[in-house]
Amino acid sequence: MKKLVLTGAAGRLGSYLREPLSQLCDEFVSSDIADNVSNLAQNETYVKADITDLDAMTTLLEGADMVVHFGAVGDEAPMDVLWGPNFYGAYTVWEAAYRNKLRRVVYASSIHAVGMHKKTDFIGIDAPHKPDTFYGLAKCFAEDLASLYWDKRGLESVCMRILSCAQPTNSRAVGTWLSYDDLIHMVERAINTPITGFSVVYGVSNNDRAPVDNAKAQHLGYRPKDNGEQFAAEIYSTDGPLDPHDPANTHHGGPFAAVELGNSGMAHLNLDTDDTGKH
Ligand SMILES: NC(=O)C1=CN([C@@H]2O[C@H](COP(=O)(O)OP(=O)(O)OC[C@H]3O[C@@H](n4cnc5c(N)ncnc54)[C@H](O)[C@@H]3O)[C@@H](O)[C@H]2O)C=CC1
Ligand SMILES: O=C(O)[C@H]1OC(=O)[C@H](O)[C@@H](O)[C@@H]1O
Repeated sequence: MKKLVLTGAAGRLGSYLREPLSQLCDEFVSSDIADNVSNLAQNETYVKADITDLDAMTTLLEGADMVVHFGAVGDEAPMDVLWGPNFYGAYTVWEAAYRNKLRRVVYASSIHAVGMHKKTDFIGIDAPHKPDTFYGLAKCFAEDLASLYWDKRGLESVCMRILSCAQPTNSRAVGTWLSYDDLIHMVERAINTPITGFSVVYGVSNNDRAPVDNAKAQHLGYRPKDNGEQFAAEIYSTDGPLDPHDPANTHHGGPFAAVELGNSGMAHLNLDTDDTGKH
């Protein structure tokens, strides 16, 4: 591939993706609203751009083959905070991709698009949207945008419904963990699968307790290797008995299923213990 663009490049997951993605293309463009990122690869350039600016996105995607879209607010927040980056910012990326005749958008969707399904339901990629937050609603919006641009405009998308891409520190994450290696593998499959049309896949490692089913995403060849079971004994010995009536324990969205709309869903998640400072 000649040119690949990554949004959200200064973020936690973007920082893990930059180097491996730079190896998949001749020209790699990282972009974020941050002033800069460190340690550029030899074929990488950085462009500061706001995903809420359609003109800026149209310029950013000029000459690109694909865009990997990770830029967003990554947590529940009031609608006026999410409206620009997570809703309109999804539109600008798909519209700019269409205007520049890109082949495909690879998108960081989330389990929170379906977070109000009960964990006793082993949901597949065809489970109906059931968002748990405004944040999850924005992921539903972007997935529907992806479907619309494929049906009406022939622009392919892979929507990766990531579960929890961070070192597991709680009982839920034993099942929802997506390791960084499996994240990189999934994005590589989303890029290199010859034909995807509009595809959805759950971003989860090969966990014994994975609560979702990727059977209908076989065409992507996503074969995760890591297993969150390695963390189970330690986490369950310290995490105590779980309240079976708390939606945070009974729904796929975990703590996001329990928060008031507009409040942070991550307040309950101790996410940063494995932060290796890749920001
Ligand atoms: N970390 C996880 O476990 C999961 C992440 N995701 C999604 O993956 C993506 C990346 O997540 P993280 O790296 O964890 O989040 P993050 O917050 O570390 O990174 C998001 C990046 O988007 C950028 N951004 C925000 N508003 C922007 C704007 N207006 N213009 C340009 N850039 C803007 C931020 O500056 C930040 O660098 C997000 O879309 C998130 O919703 C989905 C499910 C789980
Ligand atoms: O549910 C989860 O674990 C994750 O879901 C997300 O979509 C958030 O962006 C991430 O920060 C959470 O950790």
